Amino acid sequence: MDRDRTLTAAAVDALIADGHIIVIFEDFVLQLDSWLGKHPGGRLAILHMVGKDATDEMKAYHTPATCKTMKAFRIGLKPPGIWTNRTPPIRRGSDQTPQENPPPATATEFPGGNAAAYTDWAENREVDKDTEGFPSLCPKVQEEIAQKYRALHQRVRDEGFYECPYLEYGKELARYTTLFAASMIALRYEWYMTSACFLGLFWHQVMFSAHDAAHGAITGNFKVDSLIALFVADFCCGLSIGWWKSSHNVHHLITNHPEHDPDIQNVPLFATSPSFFRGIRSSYYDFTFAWDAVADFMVPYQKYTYYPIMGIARFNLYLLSWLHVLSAKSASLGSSKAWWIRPVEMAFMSCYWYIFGYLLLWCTLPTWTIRVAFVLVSHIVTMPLHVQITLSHWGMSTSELSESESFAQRQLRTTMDVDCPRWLDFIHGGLQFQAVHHLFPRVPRHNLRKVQVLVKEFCASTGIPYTLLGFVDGNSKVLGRLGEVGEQVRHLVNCQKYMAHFSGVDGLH
Ligand code: HEM
Repeated sequence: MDRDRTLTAAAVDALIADGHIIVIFEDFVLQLDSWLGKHPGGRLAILHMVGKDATDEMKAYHTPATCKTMKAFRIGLKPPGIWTNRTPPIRRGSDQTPQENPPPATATEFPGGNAAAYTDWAENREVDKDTEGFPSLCPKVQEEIAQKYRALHQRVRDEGFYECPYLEYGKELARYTTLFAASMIALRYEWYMTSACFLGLFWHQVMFSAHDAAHGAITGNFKVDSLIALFVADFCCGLSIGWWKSSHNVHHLITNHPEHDPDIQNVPLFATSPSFFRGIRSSYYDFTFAWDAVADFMVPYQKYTYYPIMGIARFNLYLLSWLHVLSAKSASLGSSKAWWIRPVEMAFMSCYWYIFGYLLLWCTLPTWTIRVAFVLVSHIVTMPLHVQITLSHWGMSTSELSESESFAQRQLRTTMDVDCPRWLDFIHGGLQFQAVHHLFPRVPRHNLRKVQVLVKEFCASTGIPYTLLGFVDGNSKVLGRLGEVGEQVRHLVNCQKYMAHFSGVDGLH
C-alpha cells in the first residue's frame, strides 16, 4: 500500500462506510482497526473521533513520544486544506446530531400533535443561552482557533508547564498523612465522630491526586501514574480508577453531550438538558435512560435534592466501581495493553474492604449505632468533592452545535472555572481550573494557575468567552440550570395531564 498517497474525502467516507476506524491526525489518515481493542484509553475514546481531525484531542491526551508512534497507522495523507469533520458513526442518529434529528419545530412534530401543549412547551423550553457570544462555527474560523490553540499548547510545553513540581506533591503528602493520622489518633481515643470527619477529609483530599495520576499528570509515565492512581483510589478509597478512567476519558472528549457523556447521565435523579425528556440511549452505559414517572417526580425538585444527593454520592461510586471491575466490559480489557489494571483493582479494592469494612468498622467500632454513624459522617464529609466535580459542567451548555467546532471551543463552552484565592487552591484540588485542565489534561495540577493566565490571553484573542465564577456564583449557576430544567419538566407533566385529560393521548412516556 502506498502510504504517501493522498486520500480524497470520498475515499475516507467509503472506508468509514465499510466499518473501518479512520481518524485524521495532523496531515495523515490513520486506520486504527487493529489498535481499537488494544488502546489503553479504551475503545470509545477512538470511536468518538472516527471521521474527524482529532489532532488536538490526540496531542492533549498523549505524550509526544506516544504521538510519534501513531504515524505507524497511517494509510495515506489527508487532502490539502481544512478537513471537514464527519459525524462519527457512534453518534449518527443520536438525538443531538446536528441536522439529523432536530427538536420538534411545529405542533405536528410534537408528541400527540397537540397545538396548545406544543405552544406551552416551546415557550418554556430551555434555549441554550450558553452558546451565545461564541465565535462562528464556520470551519475557517474554527480552524483559526485550532491553530491558535496549537500555538498555545506549544507555549505551555516550551514554558515547562508539563514538568511536575514534585515539591508540591510533598506538601500534599504531608497534608494527607496528617489527616489520616488525626483520624487514627481520634479512633485510638474513641472519639469516633472526630475520627470519621478526619477520614472523610483524608478521602476528599487524596482523591485529587488520584485524578492527577489517572490523567498521567504526575510522572507522565502511563504505568507509574496508573499505579499511583490505583493505590490512592482503589486501596485508600475503595473506588475503581479503571471505572473512573473509562468514564472520565469519554467525558473529556465529548463533554456535556447528553447521549455520550456519562457524567451528565443521571436520570431519573437529575437532568441538565431537555434532551433527556425523550429518554436517551447512552453509548457509554449501552443502556437506555427512559424518562419515567420517577423522573417526572424527581427532576422538578432537583435543585432541592442536589446537595443531599451529593452528600451520599460516594455510595453510588462504590456500586459503579464494583460493577465495572466485575463486568464483561472490564474483562474485555484483558486483551488491551492495560490488562493488568483489572486484577490490581480487584486486589486493592478487596484490601480496602478488609481494612475499612472488617478491621475498622467491624473489629474496632463497638456498636451498630456507632458503625452506621461513622460510615455516614465519613462519607458525607466528602460532599464538597462531588459538588466540585459537577459544578464545572452542570451549569454549562449541553448543545451539540456542529462537527466543525474546534476542540478548544467545545471545552470552553461546556466547562467553567472557579475563582478562588491561591491559598484555597488545596480545597478545590485543581478542579477549580477545570476549563484549563480540559484544554491540557496532562498538565500537572500545580501549574494550572499559571496556565490559566495564558488561557485568558487565548480567549481574548479568539473571542471565546471564558467562564470564571466565584464558588457561590458557580453553585448558583448550577442550581439555576437545575431549576430551569426542573421547571420545564413541571410544564411538560402538566401538558401530559392536559393531553391525557382532553384527548386520551399519552404525550411523554
Ligand atoms: C482517536 C484518537 C485517540 C484518542 C481520542 C485517544 C485517547 C486516549 C486517552 C483519553 C488516553 C488516556 C488513557 C488513560 O490514561 O486512561 C489514551 C492513552 C493512550 N493512547 Fe490513545 N487515543 C487515540 C488514539 C491513539 C493511537 C492512534 C494510539 C497509538 C499509538 C494511542 C495510544 C495510546 C497510549 C499508548 C496510551 C497510554 C498513555 C500514553 O502512553 O500516552 N492512542 N488515549
